[in-house]
Amino acid sequence: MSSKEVPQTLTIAGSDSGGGAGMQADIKTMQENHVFATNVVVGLTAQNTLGVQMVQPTDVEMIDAQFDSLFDDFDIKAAKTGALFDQIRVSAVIKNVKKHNIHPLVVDPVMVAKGGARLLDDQGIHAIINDLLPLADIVTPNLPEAQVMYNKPIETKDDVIDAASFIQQLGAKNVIIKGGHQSGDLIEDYVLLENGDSFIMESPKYDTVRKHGTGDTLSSAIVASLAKGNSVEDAIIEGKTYIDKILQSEILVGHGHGPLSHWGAENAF
Ligand SMILES: Nc1ncnc2c1ncn2[C@@H]1O[C@H](COP(=O)(O)OP(=O)(O)OP(=O)(O)O)[C@@H](O)[C@H]1O
Ligand SMILES: Cc1ncc(CO)c(N)n1
Repeated sequence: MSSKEVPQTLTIAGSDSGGGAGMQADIKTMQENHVFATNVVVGLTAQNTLGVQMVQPTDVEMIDAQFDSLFDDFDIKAAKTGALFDQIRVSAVIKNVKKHNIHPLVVDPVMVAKGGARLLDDQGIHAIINDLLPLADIVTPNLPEAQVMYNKPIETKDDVIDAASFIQQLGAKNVIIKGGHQSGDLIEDYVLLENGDSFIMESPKYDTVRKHGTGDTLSSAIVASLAKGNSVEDAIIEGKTYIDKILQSEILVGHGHGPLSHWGAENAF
């Protein structure tokens, strides 16, 4: 028998009963990237590829208990947040991030599901901007989320650059503004690093509705890479390489915004 230590990671997020987004996407991504995934369930969603039918946030006592259980036992090397639902849950998560000194922390500021359902209320948005971003090693807003944080429209490439630097000044060390909502044939994710360096990760825009959970998947692949000891820059590039690869092999599941094939092109079928 052989035994092996593996890096342990944590997703602090909402559950997607449909299995394509939220912590299910996170855990699948972490598994496929060869790290061990643990989770704090911040809320439940009754959800499928067509939309979100019901949301139920977790009691704070239960959120606290999950954090305590994990940090009494596991050696968490990197963590992420996903859907946090409201200000009460955001505050509970912040309290635990501080208590357990959780870092590196990737904050995916999930606000709205692909079908349009809100996964974070207005006070929750303020709590993330004011209190969670200063604890974030990396924040990964999509374009609509970046606009909410920037509080201005983002229309040009210069707007993206200005928004990233504004969001960095809110406290997040490194910023990725994801380009999945861009029009045109190309997608550009803009990265601003802590040292002021910036770069664009470009890919073709795949014409598909089967991309439920792309944001969760990108941030979790970054967490997996960080947990293995890679630098922030390398982890971001590795995360983008993973999402780009799996977007190229579709699986036919559900009747709406279908999930990704997390096991990746070369292993599928
Ligand atoms: N159609 C597409 N073609 C190529 N890459 C894409 C496409 N859509 C998203 N991506 C990539 O997926 C990652 C996530 O971007 P996106 O802007 O979709 O995040 P998101 O809106 O937070 O996703 P979700 O809400 O589904 O979790 C980025 O790296 C982005 O470039
Ligand atoms: C629970 C949950 N988290 C995140 C997203 C965004 O992908 C979603 N649709 N559902």
